[in-house]
Amino acid sequence: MKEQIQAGLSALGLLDRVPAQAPDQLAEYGRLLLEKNQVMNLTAITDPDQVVKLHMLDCAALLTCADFADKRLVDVGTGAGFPGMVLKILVPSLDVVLLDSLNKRLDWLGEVAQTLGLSGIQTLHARAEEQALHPGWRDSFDLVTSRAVASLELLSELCLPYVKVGGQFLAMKAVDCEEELSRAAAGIAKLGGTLRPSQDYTIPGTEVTHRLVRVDKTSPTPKGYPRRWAKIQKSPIR
Ligand SMILES: C[S@@+](CC[C@H](N)C(=O)[O-])C[C@H]1O[C@@H](n2cnc3c(N)ncnc32)[C@H](O)[C@@H]1O
Repeated sequence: MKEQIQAGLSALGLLDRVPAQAPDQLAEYGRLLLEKNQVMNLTAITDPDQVVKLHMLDCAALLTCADFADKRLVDVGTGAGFPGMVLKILVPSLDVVLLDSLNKRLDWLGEVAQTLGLSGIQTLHARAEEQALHPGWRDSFDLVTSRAVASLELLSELCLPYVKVGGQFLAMKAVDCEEELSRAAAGIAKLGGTLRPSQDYTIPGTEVTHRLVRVDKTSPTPKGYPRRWAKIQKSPIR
Protein backbone atom coordinates (compact mmCIF):
# COMPACT_ATOMS: atom_id res chain seq x y z
CA MET A 1 0.00 0.00 0.00
CA LYS A 2 2.86 2.39 0.80
CA GLU A 3 3.96 2.95 -2.82
CA GLN A 4 0.38 3.55 -3.89
CA ILE A 5 -0.13 6.03 -1.07
CA GLN A 6 3.08 7.84 -2.01
CA ALA A 7 2.00 8.04 -5.65
CA GLY A 8 -1.45 9.30 -4.65
CA LEU A 9 -0.05 11.96 -2.32
CA SER A 10 2.34 13.01 -5.05
CA ALA A 11 -0.54 13.30 -7.57
CA LEU A 12 -2.35 15.52 -5.06
CA GLY A 13 0.79 17.67 -4.75
CA LEU A 14 1.10 16.77 -1.07
CA LEU A 15 4.06 14.40 -0.84
CA ASP A 16 6.59 17.08 0.10
CA ARG A 17 4.15 18.78 2.50
CA VAL A 18 3.57 15.77 4.76
CA PRO A 19 5.96 14.11 7.24
CA ALA A 20 8.36 11.53 5.77
CA GLN A 21 6.83 8.77 7.93
CA ALA A 22 3.23 9.51 6.81
CA PRO A 23 3.03 7.00 3.89
CA ASP A 24 4.32 4.21 6.17
CA GLN A 25 1.85 5.18 8.90
CA LEU A 26 -1.09 5.31 6.49
CA ALA A 27 -0.12 1.91 5.08
CA GLU A 28 0.07 0.47 8.58
CA TYR A 29 -3.31 2.03 9.44
CA GLY A 30 -4.76 0.42 6.28
CA ARG A 31 -3.25 -2.94 7.20
CA LEU A 32 -4.66 -2.76 10.74
CA LEU A 33 -8.05 -1.72 9.33
CA LEU A 34 -8.29 -4.74 7.03
CA GLU A 35 -7.00 -7.09 9.73
CA LYS A 36 -9.55 -5.89 12.30
CA ASN A 37 -12.30 -5.79 9.69
CA GLN A 38 -12.24 -9.60 9.73
CA VAL A 39 -13.73 -9.56 13.23
CA MET A 40 -15.32 -6.09 13.56
CA ASN A 41 -17.43 -4.16 11.07
CA LEU A 42 -15.13 -1.25 10.22
CA THR A 43 -15.51 -0.82 6.46
CA ALA A 44 -17.38 -2.29 3.51
CA ILE A 45 -14.24 -1.81 1.40
CA THR A 46 -12.04 -4.89 1.62
CA ASP A 47 -9.68 -4.48 -1.35
CA PRO A 48 -6.39 -2.84 -0.24
CA ASP A 49 -6.19 -0.83 -3.48
CA GLN A 50 -9.68 0.58 -2.84
CA VAL A 51 -8.88 1.26 0.84
CA VAL A 52 -6.00 3.44 -0.31
CA LYS A 53 -8.08 5.32 -2.86
CA LEU A 54 -11.53 5.58 -1.30
CA HIS A 55 -10.44 6.05 2.30
CA MET A 56 -6.85 7.32 2.55
CA LEU A 57 -6.57 9.49 -0.58
CA ASP A 58 -10.17 10.70 -0.40
CA CYS A 59 -9.46 12.07 3.08
CA ALA A 60 -5.92 13.26 2.20
CA ALA A 61 -7.42 15.42 -0.56
CA LEU A 62 -8.85 17.70 2.14
CA LEU A 63 -5.35 19.10 2.56
CA THR A 64 -5.67 20.64 -0.88
CA CYS A 65 -8.78 22.56 0.26
CA ALA A 66 -7.96 23.87 3.75
CA ASP A 67 -5.09 24.57 6.13
CA PHE A 68 -4.97 22.14 9.07
CA ALA A 69 -1.64 23.03 10.70
CA ASP A 70 -1.85 23.74 14.45
CA LYS A 71 -5.66 23.67 14.37
CA ARG A 72 -8.07 22.08 16.86
CA LEU A 73 -10.44 19.76 15.03
CA VAL A 74 -13.34 17.46 15.87
CA ASP A 75 -14.29 14.73 13.39
CA VAL A 76 -18.00 14.05 13.91
CA GLY A 77 -19.07 10.44 13.27
CA THR A 78 -15.51 9.35 12.62
CA GLY A 79 -16.34 5.62 12.33
CA ALA A 80 -13.05 3.88 11.58
CA GLY A 81 -11.24 7.24 11.59
CA PHE A 82 -12.24 8.93 8.34
CA PRO A 83 -11.22 11.62 7.79
CA GLY A 84 -9.87 12.46 11.31
CA MET A 85 -7.19 9.79 11.65
CA VAL A 86 -5.85 10.35 8.13
CA LEU A 87 -5.62 14.10 8.74
CA LYS A 88 -3.79 13.56 12.04
CA ILE A 89 -1.20 11.32 10.35
CA LEU A 90 -0.65 13.86 7.58
CA VAL A 91 -0.62 16.93 9.86
CA PRO A 92 0.87 15.94 13.24
CA SER A 93 0.40 19.46 14.67
CA LEU A 94 -3.36 19.01 14.40
CA ASP A 95 -5.13 18.53 17.73
CA VAL A 96 -7.85 15.99 16.92
CA VAL A 97 -10.95 14.64 18.61
CA LEU A 98 -12.40 11.55 16.95
CA LEU A 99 -16.04 11.55 18.05
CA ASP A 100 -18.57 8.78 17.52
CA SER A 101 -21.67 7.41 19.18
CA LEU A 102 -20.34 3.86 18.74
CA ASN A 103 -17.62 2.92 21.24
CA LYS A 104 -16.23 -0.28 19.69
CA ARG A 105 -14.51 1.46 16.81
CA LEU A 106 -13.16 4.20 19.10
CA ASP A 107 -11.40 1.63 21.28
CA TRP A 108 -9.77 0.26 18.17
CA LEU A 109 -8.81 3.78 17.00
CA GLY A 110 -7.15 4.37 20.37
CA GLU A 111 -5.06 1.24 19.81
CA VAL A 112 -4.15 2.41 16.29
CA ALA A 113 -3.04 5.81 17.61
CA GLN A 114 -0.85 4.06 20.18
CA THR A 115 0.65 1.65 17.62
CA LEU A 116 1.49 4.54 15.30
CA GLY A 117 2.92 6.62 18.17
CA LEU A 118 0.50 9.51 17.64
CA SER A 119 -0.09 12.10 20.35
CA GLY A 120 -2.58 14.97 20.38
CA ILE A 121 -5.44 12.69 19.43
CA GLN A 122 -8.47 11.93 21.59
CA THR A 123 -11.29 9.47 21.02
CA LEU A 124 -14.65 10.44 22.43
CA HIS A 125 -17.69 8.26 22.82
CA ALA A 126 -20.66 10.64 22.60
CA ARG A 127 -23.57 11.72 20.50
CA ALA A 128 -22.52 14.87 18.64
CA GLU A 129 -25.69 16.79 19.47
CA GLU A 130 -25.27 16.08 23.20
CA GLN A 131 -21.53 16.71 23.51
CA ALA A 132 -21.86 20.15 21.87
CA LEU A 133 -23.89 21.30 24.89
CA HIS A 134 -20.96 20.69 27.29
CA PRO A 135 -18.88 23.69 28.37
CA GLY A 136 -15.66 23.98 26.40
CA TRP A 137 -17.07 22.28 23.32
CA ARG A 138 -19.46 24.84 21.94
CA ASP A 139 -18.12 27.58 19.60
CA SER A 140 -14.58 26.42 20.36
CA PHE A 141 -13.07 24.35 17.50
CA ASP A 142 -11.15 25.76 14.53
CA LEU A 143 -12.41 22.99 12.28
CA VAL A 144 -15.12 20.34 12.21
CA THR A 145 -15.06 17.58 9.60
CA SER A 146 -17.61 14.93 8.76
CA ARG A 147 -17.99 12.27 6.08
CA ALA A 148 -20.95 9.96 5.40
CA VAL A 149 -22.88 10.71 8.59
CA ALA A 150 -26.12 12.50 7.65
CA SER A 151 -27.71 14.80 5.08
CA LEU A 152 -26.34 18.32 5.23
CA GLU A 153 -29.43 19.86 6.83
CA LEU A 154 -29.18 17.43 9.77
CA LEU A 155 -25.38 17.36 9.80
CA SER A 156 -25.13 21.15 10.07
CA GLU A 157 -26.94 21.09 13.39
CA LEU A 158 -24.62 18.31 14.64
CA CYS A 159 -21.44 20.06 13.52
CA LEU A 160 -21.73 23.86 13.30
CA PRO A 161 -22.27 24.41 17.06
CA TYR A 162 -18.69 23.17 17.70
CA VAL A 163 -17.03 25.67 15.36
CA LYS A 164 -15.74 28.92 16.81
CA VAL A 165 -16.36 32.19 15.01
CA GLY A 166 -13.64 32.41 12.35
CA GLY A 167 -13.47 28.61 12.05
CA GLN A 168 -14.85 26.26 9.39
CA PHE A 169 -17.14 23.26 9.03
CA LEU A 170 -15.98 20.93 6.23
CA ALA A 171 -18.48 18.34 5.00
CA MET A 172 -17.32 15.66 2.55
CA LYS A 173 -20.12 15.05 0.09
CA ALA A 174 -20.95 13.52 -3.29
CA VAL A 175 -20.50 15.80 -6.24
CA ASP A 176 -24.24 15.82 -6.96
CA CYS A 177 -25.22 17.38 -3.62
CA GLU A 178 -26.73 20.60 -5.03
CA GLU A 179 -30.25 19.82 -3.86
CA GLU A 180 -29.00 18.74 -0.41
CA LEU A 181 -27.05 21.97 -0.21
CA SER A 182 -29.99 24.20 -1.07
CA ARG A 183 -32.21 22.41 1.48
CA ALA A 184 -29.56 23.08 4.14
CA ALA A 185 -28.75 26.71 3.28
CA ALA A 186 -31.31 28.50 5.50
CA GLY A 187 -30.50 26.26 8.50
CA ILE A 188 -26.78 26.87 8.08
CA ALA A 189 -27.39 30.64 8.26
CA LYS A 190 -29.55 30.23 11.40
CA LEU A 191 -26.78 28.21 13.07
CA GLY A 192 -24.24 31.01 12.50
CA GLY A 193 -22.70 29.71 9.29
CA THR A 194 -21.99 31.27 5.91
CA LEU A 195 -21.69 28.95 2.92
CA ARG A 196 -18.52 29.36 0.89
CA PRO A 197 -17.98 28.01 -2.62
CA SER A 198 -17.63 24.22 -2.51
CA GLN A 199 -14.47 22.60 -3.84
CA ASP A 200 -14.48 19.49 -6.03
CA TYR A 201 -11.56 17.09 -6.12
CA THR A 202 -10.85 13.87 -8.01
CA ILE A 203 -9.33 10.98 -6.09
CA PRO A 204 -6.01 10.06 -7.78
CA GLY A 205 -6.14 6.80 -9.75
CA THR A 206 -9.95 6.95 -10.02
CA GLU A 207 -12.66 8.81 -11.86
CA VAL A 208 -14.39 9.55 -8.57
CA THR A 209 -14.98 13.23 -7.90
CA HIS A 210 -16.13 14.34 -4.47
CA ARG A 211 -17.22 17.72 -3.17
CA LEU A 212 -16.03 19.48 -0.07
CA VAL A 213 -18.78 21.74 1.28
CA ARG A 214 -17.26 24.61 3.24
CA VAL A 215 -19.07 26.67 5.80
CA ASP A 216 -17.47 29.57 7.65
CA LYS A 217 -18.66 30.21 11.19
CA THR A 218 -19.51 33.89 11.13
CA SER A 219 -21.57 34.23 14.32
CA PRO A 220 -22.09 32.10 17.44
CA THR A 221 -24.72 29.35 17.26
CA PRO A 222 -27.88 30.64 18.99
CA LYS A 223 -28.95 29.13 22.29
CA GLY A 224 -31.26 26.14 21.93
CA TYR A 225 -29.14 24.44 19.24
CA PRO A 226 -28.31 21.65 18.77
CA ARG A 227 -31.65 20.12 19.67
CA ARG A 228 -32.27 16.49 20.54
CA TRP A 229 -31.72 14.02 17.69
CA ALA A 230 -35.40 13.10 17.42
CA LYS A 231 -36.26 16.78 17.01
CA ILE A 232 -33.45 17.41 14.50
CA GLN A 233 -34.73 14.56 12.36
CA LYS A 234 -38.41 15.35 12.74
CA SER A 235 -38.17 19.05 11.95
CA PRO A 236 -34.84 19.89 10.31
CA ILE A 237 -33.75 23.48 10.87
CA ARG A 238 -34.74 25.64 7.91
C1 LIG B 1 -21.39 5.60 7.80
S1 LIG B 1 -20.39 5.89 9.18
C2 LIG B 1 -19.14 6.94 8.48
C3 LIG B 1 -17.84 6.81 9.22
C4 LIG B 1 -16.68 7.65 8.66
N1 LIG B 1 -16.91 9.07 8.84
C5 LIG B 1 -16.42 7.33 7.22
O1 LIG B 1 -16.60 8.19 6.37
O2 LIG B 1 -16.01 6.17 6.93
C6 LIG B 1 -21.32 7.02 10.19
C7 LIG B 1 -20.79 7.13 11.60
O3 LIG B 1 -21.43 8.22 12.25
C8 LIG B 1 -21.72 7.86 13.59
N2 LIG B 1 -22.82 8.73 14.04
C9 LIG B 1 -24.05 8.84 13.49
N3 LIG B 1 -24.79 9.76 14.16
C10 LIG B 1 -24.00 10.24 15.14
C11 LIG B 1 -24.19 11.21 16.20
N4 LIG B 1 -25.34 11.86 16.33
N5 LIG B 1 -23.16 11.47 17.01
C12 LIG B 1 -21.99 10.81 16.88
N6 LIG B 1 -21.76 9.88 15.93
C13 LIG B 1 -22.75 9.60 15.07
C14 LIG B 1 -22.04 6.37 13.50
O4 LIG B 1 -21.89 5.71 14.75
C15 LIG B 1 -21.07 5.90 12.45
O5 LIG B 1 -19.86 5.46 13.02
